[in-house]
Amino acid sequence: MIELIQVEKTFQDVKAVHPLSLTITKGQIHGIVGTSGAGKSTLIRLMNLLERPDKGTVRVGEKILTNLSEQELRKARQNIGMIFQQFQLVLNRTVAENVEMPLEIVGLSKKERKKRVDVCLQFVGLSDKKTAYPSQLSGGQKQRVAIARAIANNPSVLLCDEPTSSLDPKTTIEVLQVLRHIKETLGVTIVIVTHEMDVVKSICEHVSIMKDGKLIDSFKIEPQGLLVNEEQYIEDLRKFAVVTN
Ligand SMILES: Nc1ncnc2c1ncn2[C@@H]1O[C@H](COP(=O)(O)OP(=O)(O)OP(=O)(O)O)[C@@H](O)[C@H]1O
Repeated sequence: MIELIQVEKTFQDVKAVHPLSLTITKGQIHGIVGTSGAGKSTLIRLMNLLERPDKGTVRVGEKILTNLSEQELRKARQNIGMIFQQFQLVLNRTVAENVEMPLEIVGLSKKERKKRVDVCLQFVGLSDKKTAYPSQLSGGQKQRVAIARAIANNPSVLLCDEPTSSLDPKTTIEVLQVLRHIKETLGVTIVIVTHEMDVVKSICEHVSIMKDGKLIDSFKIEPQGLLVNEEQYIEDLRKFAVVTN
């Protein structure tokens, strides 16, 4: 589904990504982990050419992105949703208007846009927040709006750059549940950059590890499932309690 072949990226004198190859299977939730500065964000941004590789090939589905013109690339990107740590919502637009934005770009009629916005907001459980502004939402709700916007055009790939790093454990679970639901019901391939091992353990089926701009390992894992509520989370933490007396 996503294939990187010998891609590399240097910023001035920093080699952010050394030549590496990686294949991500269709319908998989793939985690990319590593310490700060390891090159994770650069790697995920190479997957939709937000960063253009200095060398190498990027293929998503049937399209070789690195061979496309800017115009062709804009069209190909409609098939690749992306969400970010800081949500990147437009603050003076309502929730519904934020989700509508990518649909305006592809030129859907007003009626079709409204229908699609309703479906996406229902999907992320925010139908009751249509007319709210981002400032009126919690972090978890903001990220769910960003997810609704990212899936508005029915992409087959969703790229997530530290999607839960600004969230508390409870809202992290909310967002991960939505991501898993997207994979299970829509068959979307999901790539998650994260430094949170709990995120990887709960929903990822494959993990790639980066260090100093290099891919040092990549292997399948068995997702452990989500801790569904705060009580369960605290109960789980208690298992690691240190007995002091
Ligand atoms: N636009 C840029 N210009 C210059 N250097 C950059 C740029 N983007 C990233 N870098 C450098 O490339 C290296 C990798 O950065 P990157 O953001 O990909 O790492 P990361 O693993 O995502 O880190 P973090 O977890 O802290 O976000 C770092 O040394 C960073 O300073």
